[in-house]
Amino acid sequence: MFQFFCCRVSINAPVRPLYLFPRCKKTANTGNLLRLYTPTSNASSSSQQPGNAVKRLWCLTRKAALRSPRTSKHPGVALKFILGPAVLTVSARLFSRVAYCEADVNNNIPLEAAAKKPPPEFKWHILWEFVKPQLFALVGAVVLAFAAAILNIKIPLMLGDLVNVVAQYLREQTRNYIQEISAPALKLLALYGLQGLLTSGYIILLSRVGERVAADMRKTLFASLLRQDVAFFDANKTGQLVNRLTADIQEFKSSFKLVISQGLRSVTQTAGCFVSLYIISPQLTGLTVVVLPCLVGAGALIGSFLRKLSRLAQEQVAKATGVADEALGNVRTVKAFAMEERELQLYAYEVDKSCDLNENLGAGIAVFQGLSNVALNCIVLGTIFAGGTLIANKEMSPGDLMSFLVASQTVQRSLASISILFGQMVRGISSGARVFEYLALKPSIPLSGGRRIPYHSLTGRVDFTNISFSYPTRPGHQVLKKFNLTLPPCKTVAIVGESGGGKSTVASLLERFYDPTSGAIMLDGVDIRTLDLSWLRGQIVGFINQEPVLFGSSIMDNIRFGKPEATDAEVIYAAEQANAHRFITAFPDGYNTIVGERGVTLSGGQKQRIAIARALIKNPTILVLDEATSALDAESERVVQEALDRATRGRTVLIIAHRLSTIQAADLICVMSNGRIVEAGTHLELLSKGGFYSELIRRQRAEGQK
Ligand SMILES: Nc1ncnc2c1ncn2[C@@H]1O[C@H](COP(=O)(O)OP(=O)(O)OP(=O)(O)O)[C@@H](O)[C@H]1O
Repeated sequence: MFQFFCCRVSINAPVRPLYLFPRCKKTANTGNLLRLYTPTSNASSSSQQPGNAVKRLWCLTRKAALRSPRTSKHPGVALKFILGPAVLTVSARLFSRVAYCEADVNNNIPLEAAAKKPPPEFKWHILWEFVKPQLFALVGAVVLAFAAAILNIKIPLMLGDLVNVVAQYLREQTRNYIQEISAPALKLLALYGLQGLLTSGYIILLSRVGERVAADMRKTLFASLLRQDVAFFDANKTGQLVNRLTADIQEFKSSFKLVISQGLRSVTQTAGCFVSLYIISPQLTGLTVVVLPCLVGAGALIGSFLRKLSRLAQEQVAKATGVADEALGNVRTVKAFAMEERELQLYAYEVDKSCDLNENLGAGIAVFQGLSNVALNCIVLGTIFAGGTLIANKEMSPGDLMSFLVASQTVQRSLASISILFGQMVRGISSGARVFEYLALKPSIPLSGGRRIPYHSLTGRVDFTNISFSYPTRPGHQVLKKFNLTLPPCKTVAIVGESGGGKSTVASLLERFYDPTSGAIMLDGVDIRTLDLSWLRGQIVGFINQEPVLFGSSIMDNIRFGKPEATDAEVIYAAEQANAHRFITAFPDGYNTIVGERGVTLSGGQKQRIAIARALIKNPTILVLDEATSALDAESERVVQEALDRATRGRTVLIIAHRLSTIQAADLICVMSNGRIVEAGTHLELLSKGGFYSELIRRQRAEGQK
């Protein structure tokens, strides 16, 4: 009976990450977890670090659970080993359902927004594009799977022949048993061998097709994501995007493989075996047709109850994970407040709750398993009882009864497979649809194409003319209003002003992270919308911001990120210009020093100087410094400022500054308020005016004296 609800999903079951996330986003413990997985653009990967730590913690917990007597507390792991393959299959089902919950949660979309957004459509033509290159292997897999299914139908009949030979020998005892049995036995053996070969063949082919389709999808999706506008990343959380690349494609791949292999086999076997059953004994088949649906129905009910229980248990596990994630993610704060004990208590409380829920789930699975076994055995018993009566009445041979039993088992397994496959197919289609949604997206700002201004004639003059702008995610809020500004060639223009006034937005528009709603930005009199974007960003505009983001590779690679083809000598020269060479060479590994995730092993000032070197190596005509020194202490600021002074020479420079002391030497200082320039001039001119700028200076001095 139990097998009605089980199939060999474990073979193709998706390999799930061991960490799980809460479905409910409103609990106190999950808030921070979600924050950790919904990083801002400046903090994406560091925020995932604690997540990794928790994954490891969870892995260890699971390993420990397997080793310890408390193994039984986590039925998903432990019962698989204790209760054997049948439970393993149901666990696979239950856990694959739970994993589905995880996929939902990882999306990180506000619940209300997610509810409003219609689910993406599954586009078969996109799938076809991925499957087409694997068509040969796919057709091969389908043919082999079909052949294996046909053999599966034949095997019960041959088993019956074999039993008939045995029964005949027992009755007559006159013939040569070995001689009689060897022909059908060898035939059956050959059939088993052939079936094994066919099964291996189609699994190999199908896994090749599945893996290649998934790899192609991942590469195409990643390329598509990288091509998207910055506005796209404003609107979509990193966790959601990574989830599509990983969990959704994994889910789709598993479903794809499962539906083709198991689906084809199960449908063929069910139909074929029913015909066999009917041919063997119409009476027994009639009985089966009455009993089977009742048992399937009862099993489905209990199964759905257990799945619900499993989901609750997993949500609780996720809550516990959330507590650990939060504590490990903020470990410095925890330690600073000596809150280790409290965090441990919080974690222990959640873990114990999850332990209780999992124990209940384990008990539920155990009862289900027991009932299934009883039901299954009753079916066998009932078949033998009814079949025996038919044999006694000479309406059936013992071999036929054997064939009937084996064929009915095959039908049971196939029906179980089909019921699970249906759910898997629905999940696969929705995962695929989520992946395809992003594949089909076209960026509104193309990365390449357009003209380039010859380097020798490029002066680096920039004009912002009548720029109005609202961020696409907040169309009702106008950040820039008829904004006009000129950056003369080789001059330094600074923008200062109140927080939220739109200063960084000006820099973003110059980088063409967004296009203005109206107005135009001209480079040497050419609208930058007509220029080749990869040329503009890659060679013309250098950008250094407050929190430089480094990659977890070597210093050499980080600087070379600005110009991949740069020689070592160029890298070193850029580092010298950025005041970084001396501290880099003081490290034991010099330029080969690995900076750690996002550069955690470097100080703020060191990171900033590497970022300056990275920007300088491409020798940009225009340099944008967005609060480049505001996060540094006085000493680091001095060293970095020295580097910046050198870096800005001979370039058009736009400085966005908080600390007014750093921009006093600028050729032009513009004060911005409410999306407009309200005052402009040199430091001395503005001071003598006694307007906004002098007020800003006065306020900053007053703050400095506090
Ligand atoms: N990606 C974004 N999506 C939507 N709104 C944004 C985005 N970035 C900034 N804003 C909004 O645009 C306005 C201007 O922001 P901007 O960062 O340009 O100001 P700022 O003058 O640089 O501020 P600060 O000095 O505090 O850095 C603010 O109201 C801000 O909330």
